[in-house]
Amino acid sequence: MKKQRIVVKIGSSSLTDDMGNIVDEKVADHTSAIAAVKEQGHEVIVVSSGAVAAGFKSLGYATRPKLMAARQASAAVGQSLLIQRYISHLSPKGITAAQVLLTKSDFYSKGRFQNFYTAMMELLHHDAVPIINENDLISIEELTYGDNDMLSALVSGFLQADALVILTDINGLYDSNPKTNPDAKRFNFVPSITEEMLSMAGGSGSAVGTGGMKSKLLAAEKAQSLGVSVFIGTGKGECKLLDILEGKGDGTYIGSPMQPHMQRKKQWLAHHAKPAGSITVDSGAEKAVIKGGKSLLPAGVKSIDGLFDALDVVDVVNEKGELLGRGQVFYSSVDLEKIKGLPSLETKAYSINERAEVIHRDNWVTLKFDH
Ligand SMILES: Nc1ncnc2c1ncn2[C@@H]1O[C@H](COP(=O)(O)OP(=O)(O)O)[C@@H](O)[C@H]1O
Ligand SMILES: N[C@@H](CCC(=O)OP(=O)(O)O)C(=O)O
Repeated sequence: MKKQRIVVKIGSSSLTDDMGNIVDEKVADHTSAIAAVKEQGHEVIVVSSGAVAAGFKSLGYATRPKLMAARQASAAVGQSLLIQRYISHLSPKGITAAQVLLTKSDFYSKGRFQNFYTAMMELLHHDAVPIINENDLISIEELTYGDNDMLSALVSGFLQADALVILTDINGLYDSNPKTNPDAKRFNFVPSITEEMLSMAGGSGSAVGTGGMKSKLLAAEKAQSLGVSVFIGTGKGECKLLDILEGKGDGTYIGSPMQPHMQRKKQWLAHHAKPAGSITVDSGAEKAVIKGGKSLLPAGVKSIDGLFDALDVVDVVNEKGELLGRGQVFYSSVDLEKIKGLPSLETKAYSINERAEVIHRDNWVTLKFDH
């Protein structure tokens, strides 16, 4: 098998018990499987939950706290306990672990997004295992990725991984929650996530997990849209990850491993950049950009919302207000106001690089697909 890059997401319930203790046998099982995969020359990036679950007890909370401040404080305690435990299992196997804590806003800037990539490549080059978690101490409300399932999907796309493996306490997706319905049937392979599957997926089955199967399916859908195939399931023993890579895993496989990855620049535009404003375009421009694969020209611009500079990211909407996509503009909002609706020959002088396009094709990502 060719060298694979895999992102392994490990849920809270696969690391801790309901009382907030890290279960050493669980960590030992995961780390021995990681070591076996690395032994075969593959790269492993871990996205690990469990900080809140591993920390609440030390602060005197009886169960996983729901209150934001209590969750933040628990994560600060639990994250160090968790990393300590990963290190104590990986280091005797000659594997260096690297703690990586991320906040959504870290990726708003293209520079930081790029810095993350550079650092990750350096860690992988040195054969280290990055262990990523959301920086829960400061990631609150709208600054969060939602949950680590979604974070792992974004990381797997960003690193153009060969597979995203979501390890949890259930062996795959069932047609209803098997913890409440003993007759539930498992899917071994699904080509893509459908609305029907999302409706079959319920919440968490443990006192420490958060998103349940639904958040895993949403993450799988996201990973697939970025070109990464997904496995959701469980396993035991040092061969579990190798078995999963060989198609023998105990769980559900989602999507084909042959899909092309989305370019990183387009991932940044689609999922991380914060739009500074929006541009409304007419139906001709909508057709040219979405169906024709063309750049957006000033002639199709109807109106501009917000104050932005050239090279900022903006949303592009049609006259019904539907989001069409997102891109980096070559004009400031002030200049665009002057040239909207004009033919390209008259507008170049206002552009940052004397080009006619408002948004060049290479700096554009489509977000509306039902045309
Ligand atoms: N249709 C379904 N198929 C499988 N599991 C489901 C389904 N609906 C809900 N679940 C629940 O999802 C849980 C896994 O999610 P979660 O508790 O958030 O795990 P983790 O801590 O690994 O992120 C399972 O324990 C199961 O009870
Ligand atoms: N960052 C949080 C992760 C919360 C979360 O998504 O948990 P889970 O549903 O177990 O993957 C923590 O470490 O506790």
